[in-house]
Amino acid sequence: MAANLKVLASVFKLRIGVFCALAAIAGALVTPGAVPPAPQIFAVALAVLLSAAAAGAFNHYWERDIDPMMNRTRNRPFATGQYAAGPLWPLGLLALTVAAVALAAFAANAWAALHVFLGAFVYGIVYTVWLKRRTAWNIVIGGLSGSFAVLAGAAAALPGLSPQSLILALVLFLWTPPHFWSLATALKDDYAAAGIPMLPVVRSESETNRIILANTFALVASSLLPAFFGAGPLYLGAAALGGGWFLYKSVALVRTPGRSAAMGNFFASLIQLMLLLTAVMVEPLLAG
Ligand code: HEM
Ligand SMILES: CC(C)=CCC/C(C)=C/CC/C(C)=C/COP(=O)(O)OP(=O)(O)O
Repeated sequence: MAANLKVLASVFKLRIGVFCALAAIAGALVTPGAVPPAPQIFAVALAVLLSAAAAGAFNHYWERDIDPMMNRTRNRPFATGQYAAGPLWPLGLLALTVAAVALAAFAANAWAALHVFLGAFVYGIVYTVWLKRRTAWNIVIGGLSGSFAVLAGAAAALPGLSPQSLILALVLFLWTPPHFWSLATALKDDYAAAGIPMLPVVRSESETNRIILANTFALVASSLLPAFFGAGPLYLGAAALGGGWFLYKSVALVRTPGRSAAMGNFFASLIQLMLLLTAVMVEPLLAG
């Protein structure tokens, strides 16, 4: 029973969904003005989690043909046939997405609901169905899905959004390519075997690593923009620390290419994002 539940949880990619929910909470708290009631923020964060989970599970369902070709994904339940790919899965996941959008609309407003929908649509359809198998730039557009997680929370605080929430959405947009390209670099043989044109499959390793470093620079620069919009010392310290570490690992990837350096950069992306989101969430609480 526990093993079956673990398999089911893995289909919904809940660890990533939790990060997306944290991004939504950060979006609500980075917005200037009155902080929305905690139940409203958590309800929108739950809507983002459910919507991300639906999109993540659809991704498993849609990629049941190529997941068996990659070591990292070949044991997934749709890839092994443990889960039958009947019509109930897409219908059930559509219903889950509708429920998540409705929760955001009820708990906050139509703008928050729209961003919850767009996050799932961009990841589940635009990235997974339309772009992932066609272009090396799939993740550049796909990364917008993370931005919509931020904007969903921000819309609960201010439907018209704010420079601060738009900057954080830009940060998530710029963060996603180096985050994913680092992993794709480490696992490029997998993606080549599955015929997926990830950047490290279609470009040389040195060119890919330079593009990753350039993206990390742009990301770190954007993460410091809140300095011009009233960000406090906690956020700026976290942005400098996390950004500095991410840049250090991206430079190391260019200087000493390889799987280990690529995975080090991937984990640096997670540390940098966690530091940023934590600082955004904690700083307003310290300010009182
Ligand atoms: C379309 C955009 C994105 C793509 C293609 C992508 C890709 C990936 C992949 C392939 C993994 C490895 C997962 C595994 O091996 O099961 C991963 C892990 C992770 N991603 Fe991303 N990511 C994206 C956006 C995001 C966003 C927006 C967040 C957070 C706000 C995020 C947070 C994480 C976390 C926390 C992990 C590690 C947890 C885990 O391995 O399950 N990702 N990402
Ligand atoms: C507002 C809202 C709902 C936002 C959603 C944000 C979101 C779910 C982003 C995608 C994260 C993710 C699971 C990427 C893996 O893609 P992949 O298919 O490359 O990974 P795989 O190879 O492991 O299947």
